[in-house]
Amino acid sequence: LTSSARSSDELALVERKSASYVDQPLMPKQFHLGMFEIGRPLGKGKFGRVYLARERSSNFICALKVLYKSELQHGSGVEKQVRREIEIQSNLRHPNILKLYGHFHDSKRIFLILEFAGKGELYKHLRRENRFPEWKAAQYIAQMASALRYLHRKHVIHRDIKPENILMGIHGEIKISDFGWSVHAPNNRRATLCGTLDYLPPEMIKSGSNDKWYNEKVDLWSLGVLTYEFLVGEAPFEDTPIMTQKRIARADMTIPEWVSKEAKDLIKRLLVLDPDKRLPLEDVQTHPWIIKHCVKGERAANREKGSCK
Ligand SMILES: CCc1cccc(CC)c1NC(=O)n1cc2c(c1)/C(=N\C(=O)c1ccc(N3CCN(C)CC3)cc1)N=N2
Repeated sequence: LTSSARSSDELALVERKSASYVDQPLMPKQFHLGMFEIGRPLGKGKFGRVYLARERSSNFICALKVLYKSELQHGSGVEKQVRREIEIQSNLRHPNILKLYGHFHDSKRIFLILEFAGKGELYKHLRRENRFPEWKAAQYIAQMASALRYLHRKHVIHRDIKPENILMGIHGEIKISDFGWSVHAPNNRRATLCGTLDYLPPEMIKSGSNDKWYNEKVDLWSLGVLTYEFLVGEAPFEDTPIMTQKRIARADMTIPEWVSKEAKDLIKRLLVLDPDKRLPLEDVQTHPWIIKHCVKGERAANREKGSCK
């Protein structure tokens, strides 16, 4: 891992081997850094860095995310927020949600033991391919809808769906991977507008009663923006910050004519100003555009085993 640059298929082998412990990975409740052999850096974000790692006793491959307490602005609530989001993420188990197996900390750092997503960041794949073919976009949106249905059933609203927060597993399945989640109960987290505005729904752009911010329908809007960006290669309201806000508030977007009519229909049913009129997730999963690309004809019978789950 450290010296030998394992090839990804060798890693996949190790992962599959270690997957045999998949139901009780990393059992001990108390973790510490010495339990892990640290591999190559996988990426870094605003607050942290993530490394490939292997838990020594089980050979379990994982990703170790390191957050520096000093960077979490002591006591400003960000550290508490990370703690609360760890609480949420630890209790989630879904094939399209990145697992958090555990966490520990030392005097300076917080360590998160995360599932290893072998194919990295989805947005890099999107930028490299410019845009996804309709069959691939439909499979990703079906997986997102399945993950969001699971989250909403647990009263977790993501509120930060965007390509930068999605990773890809070794089998090409996508995994929502971000701690920006909040429970449905209103929390005092201000929408940090430092990120992109592109994915914000109109109810979060407009001032006025922000109780609508805690309605899970905000994720439906973002799913519509994600669908558009997968197919077109850029976000529907991409513009200067001022113009983006104006266009979001009016749902002012144009869908290129080369996008199929079924895909256009789904985008239009999600990018609706009135949150209550957005297409519910169960109807996204059975939408003609999803069905067309996700269910293999001869296996229509066992529909749920389609490649979109
Ligand atoms: C600290 C980094 C960070 C900040 C903010 C948000 C996020 C979630 C997206 C993260 N990442 C995070 O938490 N991550 C949790 C993770 C994770 C990131 C990860 N894998 C990778 O980052 C990765 C990157 C490139 C890669 N290769 C690229 C080249 N290819 C030829 C072969 C494959 C393969 C895997 N697995 N669990």
